[in-house]
Amino acid sequence: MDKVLIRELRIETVIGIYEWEKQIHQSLLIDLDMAWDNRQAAAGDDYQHALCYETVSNRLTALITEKPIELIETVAEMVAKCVMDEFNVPWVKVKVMKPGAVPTAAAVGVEIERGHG
Ligand SMILES: Nc1nc2c(c(=O)[nH]1)N=C([C@H](O)[C@@H](O)CO)CN2
Repeated sequence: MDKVLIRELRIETVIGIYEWEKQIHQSLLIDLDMAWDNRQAAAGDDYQHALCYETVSNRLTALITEKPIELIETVAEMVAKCVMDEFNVPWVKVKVMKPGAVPTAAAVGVEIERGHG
């Protein structure tokens, strides 16, 4: 299966369950694996047939910064739904990491897969 990838998309937003977290911006790092048949784009060297990782990144940043969110699980579901509904991606794997949330952990996060490959 072909994929288009985004790694460590950094989004600064209001995220968290605690009152103090609702007063600040924190970083999320998002990894995306998006199923996409890349052959047509490659055959014609044609952007029109490519899934544009820049457009997806910009859209997700706008979506996730629209309003405060409590859980990173919610972020992951919003990202998966947006990519599938708005960009016609049939399968997506989304990893959302919240660096620094647990000082004694190297990283904490969630990962989901939605759709069919
Ligand atoms: N499974 C989750 N556990 C926790 C989350 C979360 O989004 N998903 N969030 C928090 C707090 O916001 C935390 O990040 C503050 O440091 C705790 N557990």
